[in-house]
Amino acid sequence: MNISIITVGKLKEKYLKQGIDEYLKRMSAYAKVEIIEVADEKAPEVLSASEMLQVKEKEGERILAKLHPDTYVIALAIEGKQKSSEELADTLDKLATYGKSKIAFVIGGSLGLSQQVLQRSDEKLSFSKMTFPHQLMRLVLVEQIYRAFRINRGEPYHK
Ligand SMILES: C[S@@+](CC[C@H](N)C(=O)[O-])C[C@H]1O[C@@H](n2cnc3c(N)ncnc32)[C@H](O)[C@@H]1O
Repeated sequence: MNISIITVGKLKEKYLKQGIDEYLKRMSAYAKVEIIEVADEKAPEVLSASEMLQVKEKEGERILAKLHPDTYVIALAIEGKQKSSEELADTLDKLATYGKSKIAFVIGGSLGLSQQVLQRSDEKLSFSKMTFPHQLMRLVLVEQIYRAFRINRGEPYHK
């Protein structure tokens, strides 16, 4: 299984990078997991609604360019469906069973994901109604993917 995590902007915080690298290292035993960073759109602090739309669309085009037509896309979105860790594990297990070998998780930039990216996604996954910073979201996501692998292998981790 090839899992890519597509994110917007460079990861700046060292403490997040260390945590993410640790989970990527642990996951290398289970699957190929890579993080793909697309450039964020430079924009001033205050933007009009149409400028915000433009930023999301430009970042969205860069995300879409990284997706192969046969990739199963899971977009992280606050308004998406919430799942337990066991349900996420089951999703990954079923995708593997049905021969879906390319899976992409997509995390939006500070303004979120464009409609085009949300429409391209096969499912929208919510981690709660709360808004997380996109860089922190990466760490939370890699831990949950790692947890899913452990659950699917029946290994002692999911407490
Ligand atoms: C700072 S948030 C964007 C906030 C933006 N107002 C929105 O509604 O999408 C950046 C990205 O992190 C991810 N994210 C943040 N909180 C999330 C949550 N509770 N569930 C799923 N994804 C989340 C989403 O991919 C989002 O596009």
